[in-house]
Amino acid sequence: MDANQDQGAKELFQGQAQLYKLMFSHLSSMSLKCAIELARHSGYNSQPRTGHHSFCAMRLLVHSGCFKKTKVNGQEEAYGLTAASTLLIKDKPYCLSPTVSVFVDPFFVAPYQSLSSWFKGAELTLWETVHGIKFWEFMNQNPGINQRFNEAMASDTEIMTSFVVKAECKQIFEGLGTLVDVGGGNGSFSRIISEAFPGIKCTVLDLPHVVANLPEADNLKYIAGDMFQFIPPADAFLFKLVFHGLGDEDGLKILKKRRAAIASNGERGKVIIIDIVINAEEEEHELTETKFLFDIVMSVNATGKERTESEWAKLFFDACFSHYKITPIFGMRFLIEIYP
Ligand SMILES: C[S@@+](CC[C@H](N)C(=O)[O-])C[C@H]1O[C@@H](n2cnc3c(N)ncnc32)[C@H](O)[C@@H]1O
Ligand SMILES: O=c1cc(-c2ccc(O)cc2)oc2c(O)c(O)ccc12
Repeated sequence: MDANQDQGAKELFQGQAQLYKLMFSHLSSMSLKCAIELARHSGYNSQPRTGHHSFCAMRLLVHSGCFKKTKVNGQEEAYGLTAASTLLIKDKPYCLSPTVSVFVDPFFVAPYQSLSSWFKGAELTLWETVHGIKFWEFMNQNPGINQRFNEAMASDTEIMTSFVVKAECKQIFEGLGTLVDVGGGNGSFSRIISEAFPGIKCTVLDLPHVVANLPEADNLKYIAGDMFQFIPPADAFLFKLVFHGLGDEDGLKILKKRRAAIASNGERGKVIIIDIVINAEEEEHELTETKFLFDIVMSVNATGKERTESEWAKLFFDACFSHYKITPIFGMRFLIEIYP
């Protein structure tokens, strides 16, 4: 073989391996699902290598950095925790097992078999095409899945909330008299805000099947309703992981109404958004990839999308807000304040 042929063969086989890796990538999430299910019986730590089946799933997860190999009593091989797998442990402060188990469930994964129908001019979301009803109506009709989804959102909240009430984010909430947490789920975020800032009266607005029968507190109330129909007045309106589920048209509709509501409240108010901002030029490759995956989830399940800063800014200025401030929280999430 001459040098050119050699290079050609190398590229051919590299291309094949890359393609096979993509083709089998779902096995990474299925191995994660397997690890969570096994851990329900025996825990993760010091799990011995028994049998080839669990060994090959765990070897893949070790290879991708989710677990690490370790020794028990200096002898037996076992699996140790990394930053990622520590988040799967139930008795640790933050646990994302409920989140993982919802999003790898067959009902959640099914629509991705039909991604190509996107390009054939389909009008419905893929979720609706496959399940026959819109995402939030599906949640309404499936109480078990609805509860798991809401708990998944709540565990996602817990992981970032302690940072939000700390130093650099504290001033964002300090001094507010009233706050409406729009699409606030089961209120996990507002509960923490209401405890950290007892002077703020928090109201969580969400769909009836989400907020029914939740325990209230002195400064924490729930309202069942549709954010497109009515949002009660307040000093500040919080939207955490709501806008990424909305297309620009719906997002603009909501923001324009908030702009008008703030103006009639004496120009004191603001909108607070906690959401993803794509920053592909400056952030780590893997972080951008995670955001691109979220972007697909939002367009398949709803009519939403993940946005770059300039896409967010266009939305704010189109809704006649005059300026905004972005504070990175950690990882994927940003806190955005928008002012009239
Ligand atoms: C991704 S979840 C985010 C929940 C919560 N903000 C959090 O970060 O954990 C989006 C929420 O918006 C709510 N939602 C969707 N459409 C809504 C509507 N039209 N009116 C009120 N809430 C809505 C959903 O029920 C869900 O709780
Ligand atoms: O299907 C989803 C999932 C999310 C979601 C998942 C995990 C997170 O850490 C945050 C958000 O959010 C959604 C959403 O906001 C929406 O409007 C529709 C569907 C989903």
